[in-house]
Amino acid sequence: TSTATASGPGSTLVNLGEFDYIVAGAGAAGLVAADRLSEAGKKVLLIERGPPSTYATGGRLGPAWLNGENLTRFDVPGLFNQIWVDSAGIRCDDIDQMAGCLLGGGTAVNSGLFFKPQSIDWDYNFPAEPYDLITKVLSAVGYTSVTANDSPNKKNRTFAHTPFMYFNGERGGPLATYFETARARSNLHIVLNTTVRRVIRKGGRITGVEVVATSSDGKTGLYSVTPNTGKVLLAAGAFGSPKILFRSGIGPRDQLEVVKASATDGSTMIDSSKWIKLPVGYNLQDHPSTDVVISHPSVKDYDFFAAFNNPIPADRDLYLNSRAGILATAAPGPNTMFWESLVPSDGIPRQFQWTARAEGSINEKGDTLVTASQYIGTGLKSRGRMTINSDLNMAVTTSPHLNDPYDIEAVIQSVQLFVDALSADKSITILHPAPGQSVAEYVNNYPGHRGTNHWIATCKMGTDDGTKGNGTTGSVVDTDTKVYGTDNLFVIDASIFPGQITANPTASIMIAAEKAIENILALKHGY
Ligand SMILES: Cc1cc2nc3c(=O)[nH]c(=O)nc-3n(C[C@H](O)[C@H](O)[C@H](O)COP(=O)(O)OP(=O)(O)OC[C@H]3O[C@@H](n4cnc5c(N)ncnc54)[C@H](O)[C@@H]3O)c2cc1C
Repeated sequence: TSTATASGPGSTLVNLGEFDYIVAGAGAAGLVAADRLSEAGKKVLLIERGPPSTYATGGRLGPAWLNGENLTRFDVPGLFNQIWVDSAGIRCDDIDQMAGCLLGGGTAVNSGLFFKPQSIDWDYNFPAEPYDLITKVLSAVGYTSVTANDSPNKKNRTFAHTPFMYFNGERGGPLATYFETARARSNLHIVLNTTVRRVIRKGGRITGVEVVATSSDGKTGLYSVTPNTGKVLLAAGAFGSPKILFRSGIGPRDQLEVVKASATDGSTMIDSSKWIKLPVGYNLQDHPSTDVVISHPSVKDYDFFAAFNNPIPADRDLYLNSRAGILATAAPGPNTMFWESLVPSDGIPRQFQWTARAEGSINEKGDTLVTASQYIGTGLKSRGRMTINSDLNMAVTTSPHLNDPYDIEAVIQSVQLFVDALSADKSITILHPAPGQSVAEYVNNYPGHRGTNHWIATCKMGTDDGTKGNGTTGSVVDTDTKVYGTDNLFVIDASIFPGQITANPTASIMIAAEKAIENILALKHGY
């Protein structure tokens, strides 16, 4: 090892090596990036602050009944609920929301719902692309859209978005696919238990990243990027990537002042004359959720929490012997989906997704309960803000959970439609909205939790360069996902989504990361 000689942050750090690409964060987007960049023959470093997760990745956490089974709690779909009661060392301890800080990020701890996005999700939110242009022209002369793998023989006068693959029984997703192919390559180097503190830069040119070990086998020091062509990709999630940007002197001035005043970073932070003004943390979105709770005598709830340490023996054996039965399905049984599009009086359509499961919510307990959770997605106008505090922890300081009156109007319409449909069946008891309570009153005084852990949009993509404003408006990354004002710094995770999408986001985040890597690899002249 040698010592770096640059002045400012990073000047006294142990040099840990040089890479063509450094990817910060091994979640939904980071795993796609590690795989695609190493596949392209690049020398890649993947840095993840947390420990391994699934058994195949080296994780070993789980209840006693999994001992000797080559499974961890993260492998078994029916053990998802444990994240809500036991998450020390797994959840990110510097965010005031639930997020996975371990290999796989959210994809290692989530309940695994996985949707191909509908085209409108891209068309509505993202800057226009040739795909939109071409398919519009083709549609006008009679071509139709298909989901390619559902209709392999429809290859005449049709168009489609790229399909992707998944499998079941045990946790799949990018840990079981992208990560497996990526780690088999000698040009990919993986470092776990290591936090990216900040990027080291001269103006807009990133020369490397400073890292800090989070446990004894982590690394502390400086990783550099190849001079003239090397790039740093942030994939640390909708809270983690903004945090790295703030600590690197990139963001709204009030946030950079907080980092500057902090005990941890203040004395070594990049000089304020080099700060890059961008609206990082603005535009925060989630899927605001509204539950309808009913009861019906035919329903039988399953205690997925009890199954963690004391599974029903028949269910345990069925799972261990044949990867079948209820433990092979995601807790808490979100097995019924439905969708609708409604137009409130601002004229902008809102997409709704409902997920129903046999479980109570809003303090209802019992064996015969069903909760239907409504998510408002594409078209959503409610926005919030995420900020950093003096301990360098991230928090939602302006909630994005329904602060637009037309979003609320659409939510009321959607709940009303569902309640009307339920009311026609006299064997169903509607518990929330309460008997006699109007839907509008229920939605406006909602007693439940609106968060869905689908955080996005804190580094939004757009063609309106945010450096041109005062750091509170405009976009953070361009359509190649490059951070405005920099030569070679990119954000490729959930942060870049400009607006909310229809369904649970993991697959869309992976697709966006695929596209980001394709664009980044195609960039000419080094940067
Ligand atoms: C409990 C829960 C349930 C969910 N259920 C579903 C579901 O069923 N279906 C669905 O589609 N979505 C679900 N989601 C959402 C989905 O998992 C996330 O939207 C998705 O994982 C976000 O992808 P990402 O790549 O942006 O970030 P993440 O997957 O969060 O990955 C970020 C990674 O970066 C690491 N990191 C952070 N900071 C640093 C740093 N400074 N240095 C190095 N590494 C760092 C983190 O440890 C993490 O591994 C759920 C999320 C949660 C938390």
